[in-house]
Amino acid sequence: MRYVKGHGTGNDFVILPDADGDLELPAALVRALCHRGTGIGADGVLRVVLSAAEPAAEQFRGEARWFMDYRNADGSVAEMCGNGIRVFARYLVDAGYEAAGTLLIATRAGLRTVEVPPAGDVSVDMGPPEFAPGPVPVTVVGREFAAVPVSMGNPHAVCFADDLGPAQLAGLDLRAPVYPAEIFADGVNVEVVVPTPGGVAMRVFERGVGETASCGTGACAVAVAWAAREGGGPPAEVQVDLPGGRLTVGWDERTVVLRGPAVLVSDGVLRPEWLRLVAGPPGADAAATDPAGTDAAGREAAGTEAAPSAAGRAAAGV
Ligand SMILES: N[C@H](CCC[C@H](N)C(=O)O)C(=O)O
Repeated sequence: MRYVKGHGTGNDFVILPDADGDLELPAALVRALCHRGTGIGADGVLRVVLSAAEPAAEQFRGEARWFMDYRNADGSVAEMCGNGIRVFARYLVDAGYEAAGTLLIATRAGLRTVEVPPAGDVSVDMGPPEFAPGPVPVTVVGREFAAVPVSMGNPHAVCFADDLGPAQLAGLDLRAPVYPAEIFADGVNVEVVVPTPGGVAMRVFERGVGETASCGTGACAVAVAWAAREGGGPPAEVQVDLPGGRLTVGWDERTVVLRGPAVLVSDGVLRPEWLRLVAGPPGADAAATDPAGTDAAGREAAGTEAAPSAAGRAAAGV
């Protein structure tokens, strides 16, 4: 089974080319691929599949050739990934599946328009933010925040720490946040934000992953929450500094545009004996865990089986 490794500002992914939708991707295999000690190591998996071959993309078949099947490192399914879709689009062009330019890509959060130049930063129309009723009490880094709930197709809780600067933010212990499960029944991505001279700096504890170096949907959620608080709303362009680099977020009356790098690092082949090893015994997929081994925000990874089926193994050549 071939893969490509890529990242956007240090948020890294295993890309699995699967144009014809032959590959089964159970949560156990996603966790094994993302594990940084015994697998390839990544924050998530991007399966690249033609919309015509993917039941989840049925409604988009007349509009978007490709579907981005994003999975978190714990094996759970998430609606959208802002860094991931830039890397996904860069892969489509690099692999010769699409020409550089404007690509329409289907995701579980809907259609996204991506501008892919021959080289350099990639821009994504992320759609409009949705502000949910708030604030919501979230405890993280040993403090309770009145977090701002924002959806970018996936849920975010933005925590402003205005009394801190980037140096203090870097020194915080960002472990699993505590939030009201009745409000975020499917878990939530939690961002801690401080002001900077040119915009904001943030760190993020991602649902289904843990702390990552960057989060594109999180940067969008932070930028619109900050702009709404500081200036009342669009138009705004916000520089968002993350441990993995800088993202630029533009917010106008219609939508939010995320711009940043998309880097393809390496190509590889998964060895059949490794795939057999990680397939494990039936039912091995009992609980989703994150790479750190602690239980993730327990969400059932939808649409996956305990282990690759015989067809899945055949597709993987094992
Ligand atoms: N890193 C991704 C976000 C993944 C979100 C995922 N952790 C979720 O469960 O929503 C990004 O660049 O937007």
